[in-house]
Amino acid sequence: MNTTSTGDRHTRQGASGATTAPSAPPTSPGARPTADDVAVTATGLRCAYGDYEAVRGIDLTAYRGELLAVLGTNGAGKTTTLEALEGRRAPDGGGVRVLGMDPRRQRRRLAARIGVVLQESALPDELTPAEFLALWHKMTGAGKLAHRPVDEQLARVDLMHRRDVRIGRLSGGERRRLDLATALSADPELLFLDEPTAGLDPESRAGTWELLRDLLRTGTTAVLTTHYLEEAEALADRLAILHDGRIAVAGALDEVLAARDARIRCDLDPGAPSLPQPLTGHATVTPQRDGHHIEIRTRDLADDLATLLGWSQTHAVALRHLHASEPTLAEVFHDVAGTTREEATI
Ligand SMILES: Nc1ncnc2c1ncn2[C@@H]1O[C@H](COP(=O)(O)OP(=O)(O)OP(=O)(O)O)[C@@H](O)[C@H]1O
Repeated sequence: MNTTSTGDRHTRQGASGATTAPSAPPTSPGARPTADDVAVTATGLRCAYGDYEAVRGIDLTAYRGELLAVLGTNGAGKTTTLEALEGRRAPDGGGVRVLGMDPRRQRRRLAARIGVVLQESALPDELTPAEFLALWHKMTGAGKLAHRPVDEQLARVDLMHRRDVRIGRLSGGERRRLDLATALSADPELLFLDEPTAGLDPESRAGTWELLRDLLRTGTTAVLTTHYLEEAEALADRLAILHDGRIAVAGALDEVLAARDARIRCDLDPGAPSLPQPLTGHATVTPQRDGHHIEIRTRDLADDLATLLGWSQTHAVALRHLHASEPTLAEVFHDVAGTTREEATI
């Protein structure tokens, strides 16, 4: 996993909800990004199905050697965006560049350098994984691409024990892993992964994460969509959360999280003295039948927790159901997804 991304990374949210992915050098703090640092860009990208505009003017950047996670609710426009980046869909507005090329006009040249896992698997039921990969090598390689040996590919995704079983008899998770092996077969420098771990059991998912981390460590770039927020937290350097075809939140993962408050929650018995002063965070007190529910939102979790614990000892106050948590991606996501519900009631 690339942990050296420390440049000028920002999270920007516009009034319209449209945002731009941050400009950031991927490796050298303070250095300005150059064209060579950028693997993928979308600029004002728009895509429509008939009258319905599914992608409504988004800007995205994936830097080389990083994983960009594209998140969002169902129907937010993730797959449509990926299809445009892969060159499988012509934009209806704006533009995309992939490894410095137009992915539609220069699709053949790009094909040798990118690997794609589509959302819908399209593997032939009647072949075995070994037969399919060998056929894939012939179809796509024509002697030009240096494909990895079939067995090595199958071992990489833990499918050697299913090597000679018909694909039609593989489980959904096993097919997904075969999709990934296919995408990786010629060691592409850029991966587009549309929900690559959908349907995988926890162990297989962990194995896939490890494989992706290894690839990122060796300089591969990835653009990934997922509904598993823990997957994005585990793998992403940078993320964009789409909502209704626009980017609602974008930025480096650590900065997106750092922009939010941590929380301390607890219940106090009736008659407890006033909360300690000063807390660095903002406390809300909700009266309840059997006391008060306290929620403190803070940027300094350790400091405020220490203050609260000291206060409870000094005043012999019980902190019932005490819970302290750093900001999570789930909170960021639910804030974005919740916008629709709130707007819908207006
Ligand atoms: N072929 C199509 N014809 C008409 N509308 C479509 C078509 N494909 C997608 N859409 C619509 O475009 C919007 C975006 O779809 P898209 O598949 O890009 O979303 P997504 O974020 O990938 O969703 P999910 O998380 O459910 O996979 C959705 O409202 C969807 O119904």
